[in-house]
Amino acid sequence: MQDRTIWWEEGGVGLIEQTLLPEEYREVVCADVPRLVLAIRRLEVRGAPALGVAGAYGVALACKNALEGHEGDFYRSVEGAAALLRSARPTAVNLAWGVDRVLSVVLTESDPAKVAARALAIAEQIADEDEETCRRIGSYGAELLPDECTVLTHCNAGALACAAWGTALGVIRSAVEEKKIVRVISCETRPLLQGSRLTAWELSRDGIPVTTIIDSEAAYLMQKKEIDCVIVGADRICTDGVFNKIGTYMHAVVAAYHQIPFYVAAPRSTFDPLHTMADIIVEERGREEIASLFGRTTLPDAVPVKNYAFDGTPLSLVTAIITEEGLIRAPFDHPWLMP
Ligand SMILES: CSC[C@H]1O[C@H](OP(=O)(O)O)[C@H](O)[C@@H]1O
Repeated sequence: MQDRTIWWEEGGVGLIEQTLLPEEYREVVCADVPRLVLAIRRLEVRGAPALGVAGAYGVALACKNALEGHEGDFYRSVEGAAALLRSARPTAVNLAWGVDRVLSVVLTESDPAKVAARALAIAEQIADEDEETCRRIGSYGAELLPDECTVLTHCNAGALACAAWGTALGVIRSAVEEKKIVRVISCETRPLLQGSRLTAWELSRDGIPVTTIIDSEAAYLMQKKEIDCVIVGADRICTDGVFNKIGTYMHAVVAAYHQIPFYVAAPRSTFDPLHTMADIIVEERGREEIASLFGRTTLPDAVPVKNYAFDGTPLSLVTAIITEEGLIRAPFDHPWLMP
């Protein structure tokens, strides 16, 4: 099994195909940008930091194919592919960040062969940086956890959402490395079940105690004082709030009501100081994700759905943001949150 969620190999961009987990572990290789875009849109690869790495490798892949395929105007081909990658999913800021970090260098070189080499070198650097960043987030976050605790998490902010290690789950992994006793309550995270399919899969493979619950059970466990803190990832941190998987806001409100610490673990690449929550497009996904389950139809044909993939949590409900440079707490006047 790969030690990275997404990687470069001879044929293109390799990735763990996450829609098949936990029943099947399969690696796929995306040989061109349209196939990588499809993988992003199908959530074969997902998670904000992993999308940043995917965007970076995607531009490198576009350069490789434009160079080898003699696809007419090299730069026009690469810029077109970069636009496709950027638009694959709208909410996580990391995707555009990864694309732009590589594209900005590509456009400064005049020799396509040098461009392709530099693009790959930067994408590899971004992937390596992401793992190091997650480990630093993990280390800062582990300091927040008592020697024994129960942590609730939502969706998957683990190694599968990053190049490796994870953000929210990275905090848990670091705490366990420091011999703390951490029990995890993983919300299944309807409708795509990243919490049960991916977080429970990751933690059980690591031997970290994990119990999966339905999303609506979290409030009851908080009321029963069975949760010591909540730690989630993020897809975009704006000047006034955090976008994360749908259901996060619900947990933040209930945690505040029960005075339970609510932490967001995220790298600097997830910060977007140029926008407020009101500016952000929240991805809406297809009806089929709600109207069917395990091959069964669970909704009468005529009934419409609302399938927002994310929601926004005001910073007023966040105890601290755990970053690779340390904690950011109220009043959240940190430079990373300032335009
Ligand atoms: C480490 S950030 C992971 C973040 O991404 C997930 O969304 P998706 O699975 O749709 O890419 C979710 O919001 C996680 O918290």
